[in-house]
Order: sequence, then C-alpha cells, then structure tokens
Amino acid sequence: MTAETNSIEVRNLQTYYGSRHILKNVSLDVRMGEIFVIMGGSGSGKTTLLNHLLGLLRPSSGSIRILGRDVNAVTPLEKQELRTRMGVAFQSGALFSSMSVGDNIALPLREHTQLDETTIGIVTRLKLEVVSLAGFEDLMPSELSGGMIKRAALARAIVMDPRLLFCDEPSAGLDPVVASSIDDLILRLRDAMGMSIVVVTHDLDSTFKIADRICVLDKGEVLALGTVDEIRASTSPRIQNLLNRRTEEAEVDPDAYLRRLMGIRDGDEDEPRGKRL
Ligand SMILES: Nc1ncnc2c1ncn2[C@@H]1O[C@H](COP(=O)(O)OP(=O)(O)OP(=O)(O)O)[C@@H](O)[C@H]1O
Repeated sequence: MTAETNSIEVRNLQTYYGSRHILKNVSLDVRMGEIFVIMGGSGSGKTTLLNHLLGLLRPSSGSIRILGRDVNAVTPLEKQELRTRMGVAFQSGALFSSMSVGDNIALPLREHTQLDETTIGIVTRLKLEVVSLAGFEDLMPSELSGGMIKRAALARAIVMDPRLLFCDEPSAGLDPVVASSIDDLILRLRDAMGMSIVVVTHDLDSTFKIADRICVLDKGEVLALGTVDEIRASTSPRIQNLLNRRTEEAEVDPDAYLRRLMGIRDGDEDEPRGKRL
C-alpha cells in the first residue's frame, strides 16, 4: 500500500482554465517525512498545483491522493477530517489582524477540537515556543515583524500536529538572514515532528538548503524531479538555464558589454560603429 510511504500521490493531473492548458500531465509523489520543494518561475503553475493538493481546485483529469485518500472522491465530512491533518502557512502569513497572536494560533483548536481552554492555552504556548515566539501570545499581528508573522503562521499551521504541512513562499519578502532562519525552522519542524512538508518557492538558495527532493515546474510541466544532487547534476539545458541564471548575469564580460554599447562589432579595430555612420 503506497499510502504508507507516500503522503501525496499525483497522477496525470491536467488543468485547464477555459481553453488554456495550465498543468500538463503532472505526476509526482511526496514521501512521508520528506521536504518536497515545488519550484519554478512566475506563471509556471506552482500555485495552481498547490491549490490542487489542498483540495481547493478540481482537476480537469487525473487523480490526487492525500494521506491515502482520493481528494476528489471523499465526502465533505471526510474532506474536513483530511484537512485537520494538513497544515497550511500561506505566503502573506494570513493572520487575522483583529485577534492576538495567541488567539490566531488557538483558532484551529477551538474550531476543530473539544479541548478545554486550559489545554488550548498550553498547546498554543508550546507551539509558540517551537517557532521561537515564546511569550508573544498577547501581541497583535501588527506588532510583529515580517519574519515573526511567518513564524506565527507556521505555529498556527502546526497547532493540530498535521501529518502534512504546506508552506507557500515561506521566505518571500524577508531579508536573507531572516529568510535563512525560516529555512532552519522548517528543517527543525520536520525533524521534530516527522511530518511531510511541501514548500512552494522560487527561491533557489532556500530550495537547495531545505529540500530532500525538488520538483521543477516549467510552463505547467514537470521539467525535473529528483534530489538536490540530481537536479544540480542535470544536463538538461532548461534546468541548467534555470540554475545558472544568476551566474550568467554575474559573468557578463565588462569589456564585451562596453564594446556592444559603443557599437563595436567583433573584429572591428576598436572603432565605434557610430563613428562610421
Ligand atoms: N483563475 C485563473 N484563471 C485563468 N488563468 C489563471 C488563473 N490562475 C492562474 N492562471 C494562469 O495559470 C498559469 C499558472 O499560474 P500560477 O499562479 O499557478 O503560477 P505560479 O507558478 O504560482 O506563478 P507565481 O510564482 O507568479 O505566483 C499562469 O499563466 C496564470 O496566468
């Protein structure tokens, strides 16, 4: 039974928006306990795929099994039960601004469990401690920094001890040091709680730091899927192009660039073309 080794199984997923073909025959597995990064450029289909995995979109065809259940064949009650086993940290943090940090984190417990308030308080404070925000429960979201909001969103996403955690662009908008500390936190959460974590990002540094396996999406297709080493070693020009984009930009030959600007063609004797016109 594959459900014991895979927390997600996607087979031949196709998505159309009207006549536009958005996801093209996507198949992938996310294994229990791994950090699986979905990366790709803007418009490659990352958010659309994430929405499918969360059961928010119906595929045009293909199947999606989450924790052993076909998300498009479950009853509404089963879907609700499945959702309590999945935590989601959205890109913006998505905390309710009118509630304290503690109330934001306690919300899933109040909505989905019968726990009494004392226990809810203990679990909330424990989760805040896990994300290094101990003692911040009485602050309002507006009093937190960008990095703290991401941490609080992660605390809320794990408050129900999910088997599967989804993080949408967890380090977007953060400076590199804070972004790196969020990467460390994601690694620590997986090690401490043993859950599978699906991260959607376009950040290469973050991807290579946290991923066990990477799925590279390009124009709605799985361009590559493998470990960090496998992706780095890929000989596909499209993958290499993606990985080396920054390097290529950094390796512009300043002399050649200046010659181009001045209109000097290769082979010309340093005479700007403009002079001859
Ligand atoms: N509701 C929609 N209706 C029509 N087209 C859509 C809709 N949502 C997304 N698309 C299109 O689907 C494609 C994939 O979009 P998606 O948001 O999944 O990409 P992405 O990789 O998450 O991009 P980004 O990193 O910019 O968020 C894009 O071409 C987008 O324009």
